[in-house]
This record gives sequence, structure tokens and C-alpha cells, in this order.
Amino acid sequence: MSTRKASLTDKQTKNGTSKYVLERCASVNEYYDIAFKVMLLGDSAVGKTCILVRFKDGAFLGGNFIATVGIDFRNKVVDVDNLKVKLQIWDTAGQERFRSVTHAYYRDAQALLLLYDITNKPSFENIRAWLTETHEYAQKDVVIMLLGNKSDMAAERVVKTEEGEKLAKEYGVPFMETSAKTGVNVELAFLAIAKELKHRATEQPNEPKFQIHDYIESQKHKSGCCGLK
Ligand SMILES: Nc1nc2c(ncn2[C@@H]2O[C@H](COP(=O)(O)OP(=O)(O)OP(=O)(O)O)[C@@H](O)[C@H]2O)c(=O)[nH]1
Repeated sequence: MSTRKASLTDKQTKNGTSKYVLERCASVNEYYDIAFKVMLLGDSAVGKTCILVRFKDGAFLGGNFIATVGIDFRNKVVDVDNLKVKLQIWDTAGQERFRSVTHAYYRDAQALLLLYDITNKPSFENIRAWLTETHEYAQKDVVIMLLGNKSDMAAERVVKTEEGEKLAKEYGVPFMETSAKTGVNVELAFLAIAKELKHRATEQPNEPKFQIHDYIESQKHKSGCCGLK
């Protein structure tokens, strides 16, 4: 069991991360125009922490698996259409015994990344239960994305890409397979979420609506670990 501790205080959750913050803000030397909260959800060991570390630091946390205790978060600022968008990304513990802790944080999240492991069938089968939880605890208009992680482990795959696509279609949510190990589609997943949230927050009545599904389809497989524009 890890020594990682729940580090998100009430004060931190309220610090410059309200839904539509549009003035320029500085937080620990990071300037941003608008801020959103994103939560990573899914069974234990599907790779939530690794996806976050890959996105934030461009590295892979290999070696011994250390389960997250409670909830933790990291910030990353990305550029979307000349705006600096800060994503405050909450990494939750997948283990059942921490569920009541994480439920309390759903309400403030504007987006949820729901992960399963393509080499672990139960983690995929549990996605329906995760979706039920999100409907119970999250905001009605929360943006949800389904991610099939560990796509680098082709030999151990037990969940077909088409099964992920089918489930995502059933729930009307965007889907892609990712690998925290190789970086495939990791930046794309977060960037698509940032774009969707930014467009929702700044949308003008006569502007065409941002189509997250179309954006993802046009960008899939282009993104490795770095450099997606
Ligand atoms: N091959 C491969 N291994 C991965 C990938 N992502 C995560 N792992 C491994 O899977 C294990 C679990 O990863 P974590 O990121 O700690 O899982 P988690 O979902 O945060 O787990 P909890 O904290 O218990 O909720 C670790 O041993 C990682 O090295 C991936 O994309 N490919």
C-alpha cells in the first residue's frame, strides 16, 4: 500500500478553479485564462496515475504497482486556440474502500475520464457501474470520455477495440485506446477534453459547435508522447 496521501484541501479546490474563470490568473508561476477540473476514474490498476504522470511529466511509472490512497491532483496548463487552459486533474483511488472519499469530489468536476485496462475484462465490465455512479454523483452536463488503457500490451489483450467503441457509442461518449507506457493518445485525450470545455465556456451563439467526436477521429493515432497541436 502506498504512502501517497489525500492532498486536496477545500481551500485548494476553491483556488481559482471555478467553472468559468476568464481573467488571467497566476498559480505557482503558471499563468492561465480559464480553469477546469477533470477526474480520472476506473478500477484499481487500470493506469489512472500512469496516464496522469505521462500527460504531466511525459514519463512512464513502471515497476511495482503502488495503489493510490484517497485522491490526489496535478495541474497542467495547455494552449487551446490562444487561451491558456488549466486542467486540474484529480487522480482517484480505484479501490472500493475509497469510494466514499471520491464521491465527494464528483460534483465539482467538469469532465470525467473513465478508464479500463484492455488486458483486464472485469475492469471493462465494471465501466457500466462506473457510469451509473457518475450519473448519481456528477453534474448533469459533465463531459465523459472512455479510455481503454494499456494498448501497448497487444499480446495480453482481452477486450477488443470494437467492444470499447460499442460501449462508448451506447452511452454517447467519445472513446479511444491509450497507453501510458508509449504515450499513444494520452495528450489527445486531455487536449480533446480541454477543447470541449473551453468551447462550452466561451461559445458564442453564432459560432459552430465544437465536435469532440470529429476532433478525436481526425487526430487519433497521430499523437505519441509529445507534440500534438
Ligand atoms: N504496459 C502498461 N502498463 C501500464 C500502463 N498504465 C499503467 N500500467 C501499469 O499498471 C499498473 C497500475 O498503474 P496505476 O497507474 O498505478 O493504476 P491506477 O489505476 O492509478 O490504480 P489505483 O491507484 O489503485 O486506482 C502499474 O504497474 C503500471 O506500471 C500502460 O499503458 N501500459
